[in-house]
Amino acid sequence: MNRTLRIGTRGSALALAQTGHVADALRAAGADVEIVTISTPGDRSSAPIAEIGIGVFTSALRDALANGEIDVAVHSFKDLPTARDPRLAPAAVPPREDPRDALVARDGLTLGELPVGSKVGTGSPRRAAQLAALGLGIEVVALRGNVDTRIRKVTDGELDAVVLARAGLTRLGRAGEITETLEPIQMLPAPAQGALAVECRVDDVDTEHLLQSTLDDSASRAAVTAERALLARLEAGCSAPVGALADVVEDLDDQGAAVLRLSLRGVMATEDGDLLRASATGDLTAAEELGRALAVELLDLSGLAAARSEGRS
Ligand SMILES: NCc1[nH]cc(CCC(=O)O)c1CC(=O)O
Repeated sequence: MNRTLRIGTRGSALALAQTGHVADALRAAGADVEIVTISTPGDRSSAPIAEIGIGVFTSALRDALANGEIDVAVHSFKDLPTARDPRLAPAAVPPREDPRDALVARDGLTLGELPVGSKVGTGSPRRAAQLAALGLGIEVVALRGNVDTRIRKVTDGELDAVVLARAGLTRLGRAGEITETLEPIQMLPAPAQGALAVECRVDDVDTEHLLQSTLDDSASRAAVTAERALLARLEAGCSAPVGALADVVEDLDDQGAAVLRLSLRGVMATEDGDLLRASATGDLTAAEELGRALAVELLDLSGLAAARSEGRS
């Protein structure tokens, strides 16, 4: 294949870093690539994500890909709507970065060390709900903007801390500013956090094969598939209070032989702000079923929770 692949990306520092990694991997495999920056309405607006809607960062990129302006699109997987775009093929999920959330706090503090009344910034209802549920007496402050803007609120003293995806900081070379990596037991990440989605046009079979064979990591893909199936079944967008994390774990089959399985944990906030948690394990090859089954379990729990809160009122 001698054509130059045009790889589209958003213009944020994070998006450029992510796309740079993908471009390097493709070049190392002998492909000729060029990076094209596409501005999205999400980048131009400063309104809260919950108001401007899911897909603001990704739909302009997807349109450019479908129109033939670019040949490959690189997205943060967690920013993609759960519905598949029929014009595009989800060609590759590269090896995932650490999916956990991270705290960047003043004076090197951890969550547990933040004094009562501390202001912690996040624009994510998922992070806000899980922070509130820790019962630390901290004040969660709404926040938007790129990684640099958010961290600057801490350096400037406006906030005591912010919560961000560890993966974003790592990709920007700023992991050294993390003061605590939050364990999933207290803060489950967004479904697909830390993973990238690399797409091409659905009829561009050559590119699909190239992307798949050079970039795709089957374990990352299985984990993300389970997490996203859970999210889709809960019919929640990227900013809804749903967290999920799948790990590939070694288990023993009926004959005692080692097999790899998926272990999935999920959390969902109720309207009352209570957290519902559930977990399940399943076959690596049945990731979607696992995600859907765990979503149903969470929905059952939320039905019980709703009935209980009716009883109280
Ligand atoms: N919604 C913004 C967004 N989309 C992807 C990342 C980080 C990288 C990733 O999760 O892959 C971020 C920033 C953040 O949540 O801190």
